[in-house]
Amino acid sequence: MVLPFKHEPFTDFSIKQNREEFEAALKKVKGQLGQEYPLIINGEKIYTDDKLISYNPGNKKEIVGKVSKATKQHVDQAMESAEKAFKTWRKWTAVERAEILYRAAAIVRRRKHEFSAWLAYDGNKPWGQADADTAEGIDFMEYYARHMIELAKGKEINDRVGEENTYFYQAMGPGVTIPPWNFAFAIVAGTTVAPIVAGNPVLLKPSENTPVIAYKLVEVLEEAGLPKGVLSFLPGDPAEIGDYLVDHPSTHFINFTGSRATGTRIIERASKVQEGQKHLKRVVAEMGGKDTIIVDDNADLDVAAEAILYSAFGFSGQKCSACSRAVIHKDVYDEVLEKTVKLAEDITVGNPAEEDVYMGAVVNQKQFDKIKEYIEIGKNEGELVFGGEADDTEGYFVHPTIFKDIDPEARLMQEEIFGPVVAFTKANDFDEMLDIANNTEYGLTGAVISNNREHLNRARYDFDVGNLYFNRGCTGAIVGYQPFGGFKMSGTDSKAGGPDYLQHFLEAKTLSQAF
Ligand SMILES: NC(=O)c1ccc[n+]([C@@H]2O[C@H](COP(=O)([O-])OP(=O)(O)OC[C@H]3O[C@@H](n4cnc5c(N)ncnc54)[C@H](O)[C@@H]3O)[C@@H](O)[C@H]2O)c1
Ligand SMILES: N[C@@H](CCC=O)C(=O)O
Repeated sequence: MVLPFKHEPFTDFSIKQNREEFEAALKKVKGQLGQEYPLIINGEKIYTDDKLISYNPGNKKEIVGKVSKATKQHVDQAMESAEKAFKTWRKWTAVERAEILYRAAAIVRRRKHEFSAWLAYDGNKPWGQADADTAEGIDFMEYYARHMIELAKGKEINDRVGEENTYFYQAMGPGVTIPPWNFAFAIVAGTTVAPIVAGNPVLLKPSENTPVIAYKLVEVLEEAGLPKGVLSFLPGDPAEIGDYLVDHPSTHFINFTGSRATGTRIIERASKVQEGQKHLKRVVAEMGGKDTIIVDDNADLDVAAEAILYSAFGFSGQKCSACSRAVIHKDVYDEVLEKTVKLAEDITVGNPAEEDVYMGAVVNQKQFDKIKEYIEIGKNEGELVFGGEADDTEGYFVHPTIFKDIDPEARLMQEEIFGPVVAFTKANDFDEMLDIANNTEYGLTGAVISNNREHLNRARYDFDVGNLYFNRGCTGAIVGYQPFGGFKMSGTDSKAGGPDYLQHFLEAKTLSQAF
């Protein structure tokens, strides 16, 4: 019997046994570093000479894995096998497809720390964050499986005398999943299994930064019984195969999560009908954020400082949901800043593959350089009050950094940095705070810390973000609790982990029978 969906609990690392088990998983994974990984097409493992080399960002000398790179010819082969697999996969019942996801979730749950340990190497994710990433991947599988079974019943519509009308959903055809590196298990799993459980074969092109943990997911889905051709694993250079996957005339949907630049490029290219293409492509594009926490004059200031701290510096601010703007009422500005700085003093920075730290390294040299550049920009745009140090001798380490008195129109307040940098700005009243919060092109997450119900009610409608939080931070959406997706240039508001998500990968069909 299938129990109702329940969110996978997080591991409590204050318990000694849990810490020891995690250390054992890190040790086990360390023993497997540096291996070679193939592409997977039609169930066949293909090793190529040209490899993506994945390094541990916290220890640049450590190779996590060497992953075969797909070419355009491999994309063609994978698409051919996906089209063949579609003929049968679409006819599996929703329950049969869901059972594969239940089994995959069970396999990951049994090896949970091992998956999180891979995240500690492949993306340098701290233990708690890695554990939450793995838990979210399990949640996506469990949630979408149950939800597909519900959707397979179709929806009620009206009959008339002598006429029976039925409204139901069917799969669309093969499509492409293109995830980012920052939730290297959860987002890869969610964006891959959703179209699959809906009956569509998927060509998965993982991020070049974190291909090994993506391979581990594909292995699990195969072990769980996914038929050949339903999932192809195509790591590669996005400059070589990215456009090709999107443009392919047989691609029915592109399930993308990543930056605004790549997302808008994909939306534009997917809108062009290619020779031989017989359908319109659907694009789900979940993109960047420039997320704000507002602190009202009557707020609980400890709650405010804690919310800013963990939303800005959790996983080194490398979340689309990260708080990079703190907009504070003038009467409490100094106090909130002081409390946040005080909390930031306790943040530990190090290599999570070796120890339990608050922040690991940022993902690569490019990101490290970009964040350092924004720190320099911030010094000209306002006052550096905490942090600012960065060291890439061993890994790409950037310390938590806080700026104050930044103009709402300044670059630090407008551009996505994707690192541990938060800018404070002062406002005179709630109107001004809301105006500042809405003055970016993004609209992903936001939070209001306030005890004024009238202000909270206004924010409910006027704070223009897809995920709004009251009296807590703006990161950490949980499948089934906080369906996730942004407004404006943050994306297509697909609401991952929510009741509308699977419909992006389904066609609704109306059948009307006259008797
Ligand atoms: N809104 C969300 O739910 C969400 C979640 C996580 C991350 N993000 C965003 O993702 C970004 C960070 O991730 P990233 O650095 O991996 O983003 P990115 O746009 O650089 O890459 C995302 C994916 O797109 C691929 N890609 C790059 N060029 C491509 C092309 N021309 N055609 C097809 N695919 C191509 C990459 O290989 C990768 O797999 C941030 O902007 C962050 O805010 C958004
Ligand atoms: N869903 C995650 C963010 C994903 C983007 O990086 C959160 O809610 O913090």
